[in-house]
Amino acid sequence: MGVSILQTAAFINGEFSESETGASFPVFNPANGKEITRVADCSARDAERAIDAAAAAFKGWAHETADVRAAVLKKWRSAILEREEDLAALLSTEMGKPMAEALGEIRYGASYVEWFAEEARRVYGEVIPNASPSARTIVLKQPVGVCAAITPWNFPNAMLMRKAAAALAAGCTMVAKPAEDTPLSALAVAALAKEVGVPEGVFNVVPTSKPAGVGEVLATHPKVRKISFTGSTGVGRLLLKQASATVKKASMELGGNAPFIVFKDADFDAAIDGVMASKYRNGGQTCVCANRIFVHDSIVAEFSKKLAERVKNLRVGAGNETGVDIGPLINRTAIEKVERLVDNAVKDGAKCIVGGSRHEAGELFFQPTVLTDVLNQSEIAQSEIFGPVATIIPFSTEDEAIQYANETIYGLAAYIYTRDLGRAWRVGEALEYGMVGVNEGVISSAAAPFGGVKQSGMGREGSKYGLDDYLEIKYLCMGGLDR
Ligand SMILES: NC(=O)c1ccc[n+]([C@@H]2O[C@H](COP(=O)([O-])OP(=O)(O)OC[C@H]3O[C@@H](n4cnc5c(N)ncnc54)[C@H](O)[C@@H]3O)[C@@H](O)[C@H]2O)c1
Ligand SMILES: O=C[C@H](O)CS(=O)(=O)O
Repeated sequence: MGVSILQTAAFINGEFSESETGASFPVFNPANGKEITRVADCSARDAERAIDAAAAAFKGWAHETADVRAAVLKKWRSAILEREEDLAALLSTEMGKPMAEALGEIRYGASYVEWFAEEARRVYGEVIPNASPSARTIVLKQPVGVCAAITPWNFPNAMLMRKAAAALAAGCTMVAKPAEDTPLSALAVAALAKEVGVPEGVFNVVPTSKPAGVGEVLATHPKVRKISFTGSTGVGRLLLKQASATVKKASMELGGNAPFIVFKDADFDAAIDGVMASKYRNGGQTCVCANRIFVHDSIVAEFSKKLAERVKNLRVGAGNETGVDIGPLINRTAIEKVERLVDNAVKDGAKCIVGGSRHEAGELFFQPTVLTDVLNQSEIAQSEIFGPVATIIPFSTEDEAIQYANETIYGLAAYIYTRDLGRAWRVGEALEYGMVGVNEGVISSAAAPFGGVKQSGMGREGSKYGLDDYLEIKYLCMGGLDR
């Protein structure tokens, strides 16, 4: 059976403990509004306690061999996969996503632990020939130190695991603050970390209903050498400002506004499949969702009709119901934003050909929606919708599509559907984004350097580059070799 994955206390220095104030906050099931449980409401002092624990554990963890760190990570991954069904059920309950997607997320998060367990043993340095015959320059890589992680509610397991796995693989220690809507998934993997022997203080979790206060401690504390944030661009800007006072390293995985460009030579059915996968995954609540769908004007009418036929068959309901495709939005603020964007778009002349309003399944459910005749400079096209709403924008030329696609402050993911190799290269290179899917709507994996440009952030997660973000480069100049 193993340890219970339903934990409600803070995880600091290897132990679950209440907040120093004794306060707690409720966690709700977005599908029915019912309180799941209450969780320790950590204060700034609790965050300082966790940072002290991570600092005390750092030297020992950094001096472990890479093999030891890799072995601990592999045990953690095995424990996560052994409990994948329980973890997925917990995630679906607190976040709302359908069970099938929740299970996919647990496996996706575990793939980052597997990836970085392997990368842990490949932190190579190099010897550089020195201008002096009696000296050698030796480059080595060392762990950054105590790292803070602040993670979002939309992937409460995977977004944490892709930070924690890289940090621990590099020899860093971590204090993580999960989103207040979804703290249970983070506390669950903390319980499994304890079970498999992650040393005390190496991994800590401080849930709180007051992210600004705890976040400020994490972003300003002198013992914290790096902050890794996944969330909105607005909060990312604030954290960068706060972290600048102590010149922390920063990884920022921020908001997106993905263009999905369908050229007239595209494989039509593949493009439709791509939109369904990219737009409606996680109910449209992913940072890499197709946010604006650009379709060549010669095929836009047929494309819109075909997409509408697929979208109207999407099944809406609670994540634990069999066969559900679209769960609830995370909270009232989220659904009010989606509703306002759709209503204003229609007022501005967009046509709603499917959905367009709240769904009868419950207070936080929104109908899968398709809007056509959307303007690229409209509020909905310039906003991160974060809901099951597709906006279709016609274009005429390749240059116009590139111009439209780049007309945003964001630069995370983009998608192109064409069977013209030259066009794929020209447009792929011209798009101002960190990641481009070509004839593919789901492009994330642990092996790929996930991240954005412009105001979608900095740094990369996954791949060998993701480990570099938790390492400092140092060189030794070894002189006197001729004495
Ligand atoms: N680029 C990526 O990889 C990626 C992945 C997932 C989500 N996101 C982005 O996250 C956003 C949606 O997630 P969200 O609503 O949880 O974002 P959010 O920015 O509101 O919250 C993210 C995290 O920041 C915390 N936070 C909020 N205010 C804070 C403050 N003042 N100081 C410190 N921490 C604070 C929250 O508690 C949460 O843990 C979208 O913009 C989405 O694009 C990006
Ligand atoms: O929402 C953000 C996630 O990073 C999306 S993905 O599952 O990594 O593609």
